[in-house]
Amino acid sequence: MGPRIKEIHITPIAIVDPPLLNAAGLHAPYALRTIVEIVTDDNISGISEIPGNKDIDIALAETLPLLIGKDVFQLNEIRHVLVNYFGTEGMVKRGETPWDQRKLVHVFSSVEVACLDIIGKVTGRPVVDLLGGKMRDCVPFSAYLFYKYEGAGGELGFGTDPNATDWAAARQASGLTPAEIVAQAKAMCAEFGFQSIKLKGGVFEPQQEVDAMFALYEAFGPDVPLRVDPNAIWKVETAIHYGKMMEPILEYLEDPVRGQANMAKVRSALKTPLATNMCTTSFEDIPNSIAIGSEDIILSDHHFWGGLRSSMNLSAICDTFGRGLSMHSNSHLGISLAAMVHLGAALPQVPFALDTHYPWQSDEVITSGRFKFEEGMVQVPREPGLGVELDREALAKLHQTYLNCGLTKRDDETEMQKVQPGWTFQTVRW
Ligand SMILES: O=C([O-])C(=O)C[C@H](O)[C@@H](O)C(=O)[O-]
Ligand SMILES: [Mg+2]
Repeated sequence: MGPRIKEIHITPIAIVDPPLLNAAGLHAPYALRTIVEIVTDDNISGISEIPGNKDIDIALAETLPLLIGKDVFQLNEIRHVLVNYFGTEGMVKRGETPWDQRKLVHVFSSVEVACLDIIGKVTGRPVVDLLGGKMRDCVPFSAYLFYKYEGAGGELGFGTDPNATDWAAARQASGLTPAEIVAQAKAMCAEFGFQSIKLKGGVFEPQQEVDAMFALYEAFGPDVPLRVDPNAIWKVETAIHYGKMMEPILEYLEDPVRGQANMAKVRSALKTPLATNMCTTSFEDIPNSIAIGSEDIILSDHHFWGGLRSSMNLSAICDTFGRGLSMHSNSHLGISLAAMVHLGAALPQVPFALDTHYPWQSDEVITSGRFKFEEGMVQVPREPGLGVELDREALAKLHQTYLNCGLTKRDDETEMQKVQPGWTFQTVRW
């Protein structure tokens, strides 16, 4: 009999996030995350991190009575219990924003990762070994550029810290023009060594964003793969027009348009591969994706696909149907990064550097401090489990920040309206 779940602690936290722009609006001065800790009857603790959202925290708390007493090794049974509780959650429940509102996938992901952390500690193996073993020692990530207002987020809001040095200062700078985007890319790549670059688009009219992509191409040359992600806010004609313009310089074009049918239309008109974290976002979406050919690359995210083992299943499906697989991210800390790195190390191939928002964050909730990147890569932790431990003092402080900041869910539209009154989120803008 394996260790049994005795307690589950759910701690919402708020972490400093700069004023980053995207198709849905503006990041608030704090991004929300929820830290989950599972403690077994023999007092082994496992941890996980998911995007913060009060409704999902409530859903997680509601399922606690169903999970107490379960053997942490019985993940199939635990999932079955949660599937019965939540029922199916199709595309509609996911919502229209770049982030995902579904409960089952988040709740199961948080429980699964924490249980894998425990199983790793019990067996003395890192999580990557529980996913079938390590295919690489280091996992490559991409620079993730954002249009942004000047400012640092957190208490400073739109202000900047005069004592910040190097990347910390560059992170606070304005990033609105092509020249500022190039400066942001140079600072980020110098600090983290990234070898691929993604720009979050969908903020300005397309020509301005295409100009930024050409400026990046000029600054970094043909050996640095480039991607742009307008988060599905372009019309099909717009995507084909600007997509053709960027054909010579893009590694892939991410979610230019909304929905699988529109993605398939754009895909058949362009030579550039299309990637998505918006139109094929669950196993239920895959049959139609394959039938109509909506994308070339699926950007998985273990928080949205129901955990690490599901993400390995997704990888097998992608292999079978000739799809590429890479990884999507959101503002996050080191527990999520650790899980992403274990998964990235276990995947059969990593043909594209993975996304991470990590450079934009400055807080941390693990005792080892912030993860280091070398040449854009993160080394896979070798310790049992996830290889990271909860910093309880930091957790308490970030929880207090959560209580003080008053945010309960991500709402980029409301944040944007504080800067541009009357601004509304449109699902298709250009
Ligand atoms: O690739 C994506 O769609 C994302 O990274 C979604 C995120 O929510 C991004 O838009 C953000 O952080 O504003
Ligand atoms: Mg995307």
